[in-house]
Amino acid sequence: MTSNQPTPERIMQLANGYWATGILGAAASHALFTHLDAGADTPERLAEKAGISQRGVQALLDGLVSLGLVELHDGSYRNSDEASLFLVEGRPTCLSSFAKLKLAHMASTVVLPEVVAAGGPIADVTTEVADNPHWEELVPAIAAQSVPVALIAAEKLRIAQAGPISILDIGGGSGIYSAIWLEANPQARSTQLDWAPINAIARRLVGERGAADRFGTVDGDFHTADFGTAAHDIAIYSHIAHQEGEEDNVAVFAKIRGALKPGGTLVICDFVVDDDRSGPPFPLMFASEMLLKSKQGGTWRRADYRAWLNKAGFEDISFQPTMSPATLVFAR
Ligand SMILES: C[S@@+](CC[C@H](N)C(=O)[O-])C[C@H]1O[C@@H](n2cnc3c(N)ncnc32)[C@H](O)[C@@H]1O
Repeated sequence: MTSNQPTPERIMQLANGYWATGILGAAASHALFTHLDAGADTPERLAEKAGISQRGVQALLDGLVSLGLVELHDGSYRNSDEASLFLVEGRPTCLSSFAKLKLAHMASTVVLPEVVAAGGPIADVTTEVADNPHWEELVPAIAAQSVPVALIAAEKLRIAQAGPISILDIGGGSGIYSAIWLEANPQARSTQLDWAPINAIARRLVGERGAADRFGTVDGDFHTADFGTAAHDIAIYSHIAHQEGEEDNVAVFAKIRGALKPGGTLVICDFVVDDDRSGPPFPLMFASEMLLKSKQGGTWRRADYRAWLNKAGFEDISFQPTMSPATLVFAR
């Protein structure tokens, strides 16, 4: 074979992609990244700290070296910079809970051939179901993903310098945006609209960050709830647009436009696809996740957001890629 002939390596890796989900999820389940960070640097020490078998630890370490999450130097293991920032427990950006959740969800993918044939979910549980227990697992696990993105948005909107502003968080989940923005601006107040059990989680988590007295919640369905009139300076709609179709997104954007004061800003955070659907890679893959879980959802293009926001009354629309797979959309 000549050097530029295709090899089976990549397809073998893709077909076995579940190995990566398993290795990462199992390592997170046994806090290996946290023990590595604390100095346990051999299979013996890690097995002792995690209380698991040495054979199991060695298999995980081999896999993690292959995945580039752990480095091996002279018989001593350590986290890569990426693992150190994003997989050590206790760090605000830690994605270990998310890795464990994705391992638990892995079996749901086996029905993808049937879901693709049907053009939507075949299981009972979808994102449209009210008070779905899925959210109670998901929202704390995805909160860390939003930390760097919420900080970028805070910087862009100069939230720290904005004085006594009012924030509206639609489908706020863990309340992570409110927590970070209220921390940045001690005069700001925030209201989250979400299902009752999720709002209870958010009140606890925002309270742990010391902003409980400036954080209010409204229990309900954002499709039917009244958002108020000209009451808020900033609204956030993070990781929601992908579960909704065009009609519902436009309807929610229009209600948000009405709830914002003149000149107020809607911030959307989502996995946005290029207009010609050629990238970016993560949002392209995420479309299958929405096919599995939502009746109308998908990964929407910049052109979709522009058109839908215009229809809802927003005129000034800009996009800001972040260091995460999510893009921020600002609309005024
Ligand atoms: C993917 S999570 C995003 C949470 C948060 N915005 C974030 O970015 O971390 C979706 C959130 O929307 C809420 N949600 C979904 N459908 C809803 C509806 N129809 N009415 C109210 N909340 C809803 C869920 O409970 C969940 O908290």
